[in-house]
Amino acid sequence: MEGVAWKQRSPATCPPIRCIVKLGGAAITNKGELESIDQDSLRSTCAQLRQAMSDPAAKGKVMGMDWSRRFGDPADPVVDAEGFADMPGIGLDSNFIVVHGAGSFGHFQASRSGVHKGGLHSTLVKAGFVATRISVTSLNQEIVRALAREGIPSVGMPPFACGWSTQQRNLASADASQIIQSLHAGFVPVLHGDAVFDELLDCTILSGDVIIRHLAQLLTPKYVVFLTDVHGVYDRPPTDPDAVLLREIEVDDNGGWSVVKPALQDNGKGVEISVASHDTTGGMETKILEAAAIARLGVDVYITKVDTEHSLRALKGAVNTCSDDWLGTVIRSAK
Ligand SMILES: Nc1ncnc2c1ncn2[C@@H]1O[C@H](COP(=O)(O)OP(=O)(O)OP(=O)(O)O)[C@@H](O)[C@H]1O
Ligand SMILES: C=C(C)CCOP(=O)(O)O
Repeated sequence: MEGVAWKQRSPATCPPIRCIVKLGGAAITNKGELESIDQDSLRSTCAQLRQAMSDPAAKGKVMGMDWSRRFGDPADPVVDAEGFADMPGIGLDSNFIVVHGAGSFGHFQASRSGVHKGGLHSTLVKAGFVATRISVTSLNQEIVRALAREGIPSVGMPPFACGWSTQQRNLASADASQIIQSLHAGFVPVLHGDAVFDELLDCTILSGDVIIRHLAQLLTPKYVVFLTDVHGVYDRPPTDPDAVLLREIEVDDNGGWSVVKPALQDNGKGVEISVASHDTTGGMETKILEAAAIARLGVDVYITKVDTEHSLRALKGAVNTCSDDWLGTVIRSAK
């Protein structure tokens, strides 16, 4: 039986990963409104992901995989079991991993209680740890459901529940065997920024950007995509009308990076980044550092705006740095 054959596969060897994509919290939630999902943006992103994962020649109707009732549903959802027989599979070389941020979930609870600074002896921090995890896992459930409704076989994998932990905010234990087994079984793992134990601080907040860097180092995807609410990295906060989009950033062997397009006077050394006051994981600054660490591996990183033609091209890995018709930031190795 096919199932037996699958179970005999060694989970230690990971199938080739095409893409690891970060659904930024700023992309899929309304960051200015507590625990508010941007449903249109999330729905569009799930549809683009399905498009990027599917074999263009595949025919047949995409069948939803969320059979739970949704608020206000009049009756139990109808499951057309026979419809799955003709459903087009996801492309064989389309092993994707999804990681999402917290956006307007989690950050408020974490910053209000200081979870990112640790100290579980404090009842406030312990309460904040609980509240933060309730918030980010509820967001994870909604994202898994939205992906499943697009026919993407997604499984939520909260880092805390998978036993991941940090030491002084750096990943210390991050076993990926469950992720690898899920990929072998044809699922799409969906991880997220989470509250985790820390060997020195007791607890802290683990950013989705750090998770992506770790998974890229471990599994070497063909490319990595960060989807957010702006077209990429600018030379200053994009709220400034004079902000210039940095289209191409090169990373050297030492992890130093410089802007190659457009040519800037100081090579972009003076890139100015602002971080929202409640953001407990460093915002765009963390993203650039993690993206540079990924590019050092020889993995191209695309940072672009969600729900655009540019995000679809990035998810398909169809970005050509020689042309200027793609709006976003490419971060790649200088080699
Ligand atoms: N120099 C800059 N270039 C680009 N964006 C910047 C810059 N400085 C500040 N920003 C802000 O950074 C934000 C994106 O960073 P943020 O970490 O919020 O993204 P995210 O990954 O979508 O969110 P989360 O970290 O919650 O997952 C943008 O909304 C933008 O306004
Ligand atoms: C619990 C939280 C706040 C997770 C933060 O993850 P990020 O939004 O990817 O930085």
